[in-house]
Amino acid sequence: MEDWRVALITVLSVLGGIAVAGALSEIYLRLTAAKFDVRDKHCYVTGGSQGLGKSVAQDLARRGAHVTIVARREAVLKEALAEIKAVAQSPKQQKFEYVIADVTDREETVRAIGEAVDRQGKPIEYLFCVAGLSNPGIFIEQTTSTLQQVMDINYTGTLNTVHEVAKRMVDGKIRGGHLVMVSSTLGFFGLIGYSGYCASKFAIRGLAEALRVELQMYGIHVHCYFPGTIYTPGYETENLTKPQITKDIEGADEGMSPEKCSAGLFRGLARGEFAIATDPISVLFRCSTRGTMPNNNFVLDTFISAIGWIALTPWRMFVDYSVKSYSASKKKTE
Ligand SMILES: NC(=O)C1=CN([C@@H]2O[C@H](COP(=O)(O)OP(=O)(O)OC[C@H]3O[C@@H](n4cnc5c(N)ncnc54)[C@H](OP(=O)(O)O)[C@@H]3O)[C@@H](O)[C@H]2O)C=CC1
Ligand SMILES: CCCCCCCCCCCCCCCC(=O)[C@@H](N)CO
Repeated sequence: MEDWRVALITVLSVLGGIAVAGALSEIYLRLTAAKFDVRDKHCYVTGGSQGLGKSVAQDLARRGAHVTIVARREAVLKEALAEIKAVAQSPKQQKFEYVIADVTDREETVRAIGEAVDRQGKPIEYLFCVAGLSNPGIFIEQTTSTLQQVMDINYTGTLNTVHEVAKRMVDGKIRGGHLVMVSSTLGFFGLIGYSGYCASKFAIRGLAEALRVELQMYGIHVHCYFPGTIYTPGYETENLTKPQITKDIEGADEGMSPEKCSAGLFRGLARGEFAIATDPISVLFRCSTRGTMPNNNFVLDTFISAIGWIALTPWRMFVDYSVKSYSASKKKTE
């Protein structure tokens, strides 16, 4: 046979093999995906009064779930609950409640969960820990209490809620429950201006990874969402203290509406994904930092991680260079 033919057949066989492996990986994920059907189930959403949490609560309402939202400000909760009810699949059958709690307070969190279960008359089977905030700034210019606050709300708030709900699921012998935690693209890598926030979102990833493994004992499914920029009230607030260099670097991320993020999150949950990312940058970092997290598609994720392997080093060098010149230019103007 002529050489070019041998080469062509070899290349085609390799590509064909990769495509088959990719398809098999996809079939494996579909076959092993845990059932995700919220219809007639009690779903509990922290931070459900605005931003991403409200969009998640609305998507749950559209799917026929009984929804409880949790936050601190009652007026905002009330208004959101009306908007959530308005999109319900069958408004007469579905129940909608709100409970007031500061998730950083363990007792309040436990009380709120008890209240929600009593009012709904149903145990929680689907939990979404969305409550969180970001208060960016330059590390040494921030106080340790500011840096601790973001850890308290994002990490400890998630911990308190997940702990109580997981215990109740096990005690109530509820199998097939789902726990969804919200990290961030910044749960994958560290960025200037986000020291406290990155720590809190890495912590959530760690908790989610460990619980994914451990709670299999009880048939409880764990997921972690890693969104990029979302246009929400929280985003407006964080921009008030965000250093300019942070804004410049994250400008590469286009940002998404909370509705789009929620739709993507539900797609990932239905596919049975553990680590869910809904924008290209977060997918790149998810694949590049996957460690022992389950793959969403082994072949595709490996291919994307190869792109990260090549592209992230020059990008990081560019960021490091910008940070060094930023401090230099700051000194000049002092
Ligand atoms: N916006 C973004 O760009 C990104 C956001 N994320 C994450 O997504 C999640 C949602 O963000 P987003 O929608 O922007 O946030 P918002 O600030 O718009 O909304 C936050 C929600 O959480 C509630 N909440 C805040 N603190 C507490 C608390 N201590 N106890 C109870 N409820 C609380 C708020 O209500 P109330 O104040 O009344 O308590 C509100 O309902 C967060 O975990 C955030 O870190 C991740 C990546 C990007
Ligand atoms: C070739 C490689 C290219 C890589 C480009 C990377 C660009 C960096 C984008 C950073 C996005 C940060 C989103 C933060 C969202 C968030 O959690 C905060 N808004 C807090 O709420």
